[in-house]
Amino acid sequence: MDAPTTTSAGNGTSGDSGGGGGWFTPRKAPKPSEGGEPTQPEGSEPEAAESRRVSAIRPLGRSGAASTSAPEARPAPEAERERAADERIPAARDAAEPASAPAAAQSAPHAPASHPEPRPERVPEPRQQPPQGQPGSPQPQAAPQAQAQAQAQPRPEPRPVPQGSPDAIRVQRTMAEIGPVADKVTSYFYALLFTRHPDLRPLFPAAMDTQRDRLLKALLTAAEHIDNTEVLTAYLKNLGRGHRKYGTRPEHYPAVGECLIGSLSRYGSAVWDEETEAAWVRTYTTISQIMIDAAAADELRAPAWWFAEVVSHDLRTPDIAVVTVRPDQPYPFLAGQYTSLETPWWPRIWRHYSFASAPRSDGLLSFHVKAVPAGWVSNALVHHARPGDVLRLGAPAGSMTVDHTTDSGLLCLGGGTGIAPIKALVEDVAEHGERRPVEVFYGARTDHDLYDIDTMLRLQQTHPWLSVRPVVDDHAQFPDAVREYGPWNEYDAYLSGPPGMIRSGVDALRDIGIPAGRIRHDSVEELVAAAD
Ligand SMILES: NC(=O)C1=CN([C@@H]2O[C@H](COP(=O)(O)OP(=O)(O)OC[C@H]3O[C@@H](n4cnc5c(N)ncnc54)[C@H](O)[C@@H]3O)[C@@H](O)[C@H]2O)C=CC1
Repeated sequence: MDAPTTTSAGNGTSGDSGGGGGWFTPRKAPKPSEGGEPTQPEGSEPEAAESRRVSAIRPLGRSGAASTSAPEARPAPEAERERAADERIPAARDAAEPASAPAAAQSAPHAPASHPEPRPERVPEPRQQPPQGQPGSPQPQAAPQAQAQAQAQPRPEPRPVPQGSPDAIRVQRTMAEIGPVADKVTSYFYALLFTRHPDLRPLFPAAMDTQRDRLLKALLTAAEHIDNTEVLTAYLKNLGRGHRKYGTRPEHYPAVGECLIGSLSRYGSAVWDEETEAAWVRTYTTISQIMIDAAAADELRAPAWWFAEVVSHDLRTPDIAVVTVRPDQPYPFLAGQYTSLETPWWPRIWRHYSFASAPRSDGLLSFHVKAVPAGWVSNALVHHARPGDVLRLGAPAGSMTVDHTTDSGLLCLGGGTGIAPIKALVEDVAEHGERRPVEVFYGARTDHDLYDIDTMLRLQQTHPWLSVRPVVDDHAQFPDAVREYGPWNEYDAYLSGPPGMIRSGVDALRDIGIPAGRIRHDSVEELVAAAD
């Protein structure tokens, strides 16, 4: 994910969202003779390459002055001519490569795990619903007739009224306008980018399906937080650092920005005017500057990526492996963080995996990987990786880490392979010699899915402050198990697992009185993006 690990209040806004380019300082359009126009992007329609040009934007620099400069006057509107370009949207060529994906996860039955003690909790039958208005409260049921009418006459969702600075309002207005055609905007954006800047194509994966979504999500997130300098800066710094592993360089940002503006102006034409363009120019000049500066600072202290050799591969179930690697140089990280990982079988496709241990003296790193159907990276890691294979790792990220300045207890919910970072947190507390209570709820759909219960129970035996409760539940009510225990008012909460579990876990924890600021988890959006 480039999951901003975040507190629940934080909206999930950090992380590297993976667009191979970045944001922008548009520059003048390349001439055809420079290879900027005519080349057709792979699989896209050649006619779609035209888009309107963008106002001049401050050149990239390190001073940051660009971020507040107003754009120069726009050149005469070529837009009309360019808008007349073919209306067809280039096909998203890369969206369809499933044939080359590894086989879906194996489904052979496996031997039952042998960890009879203690008996897992069984989640009770659905309990009384929380009061209305509480997080997680069900909405009142409409009468069947009214429901039928509502279905028969769907009404468009009312658009939220944009709020904030004038630039933020214009940016949000554009986002609202392009929201319904986001997929077209993204396809068009990449067609422009690869047509005008074919040299950038090798920075992106062969298959662009996930990549396309990620870039747009990064855009939405940045736009959403444009007035929230603190959150936006943290997010963009992480994004900028994360882009180093793709080979992104400062000179790529103008190209991306130019094509982004071209796409937005085309699909947001109903709200697009000079002021809107100027607002986008200012906004993304700021954005690109933060990313470029963060990448430059990171370059002074860390490599863009690490090579890491697989040293062991332990198949715990037919579809879950514990993969341990040795990085080629020291890899500093904190327990609870995650990394991006690329396999040799799917170049430039990166996925996030949480570290399954606190930093070890031998420098080895472990990951728990579950092969999911059609999951390229996960299947490669579970079914193909063997000792001796060399992976690449990006920088560590995430803030789901233990605050050692307090002695609050830790309430940890780990669902499925989400137990991996929870185990790392437990080890971290143990290594700090603390005696703070740590209560782990380990959720799985069946007993057999509790693939790491033996390790967790061993830790429990060693550490009297640790309690581990396996919870077997196939009804997506695993987080409800915490309601049976407590009180939790002296605890910080950590959630790790499937996105749905995190969402309902946050609701359950808020419902029992844990403030949002004390609930930590990786970004749900990023977890969704990283799911294969
Ligand atoms: N840092 C993190 O947050 C990490 C997240 N993960 C994610 O965890 C997931 C693990 O997948 P699996 O092992 O297949 O888990 P799973 O689907 O088998 O579910 C694990 C547990 O969560 C519960 N659960 C699932 N969906 C739920 C929902 N909507 N509401 C409430 N409870 C729900 C299940 O009942 C089960 O007890 C993956 O999506 C992976 O990306 C993995 C490692 C770290």
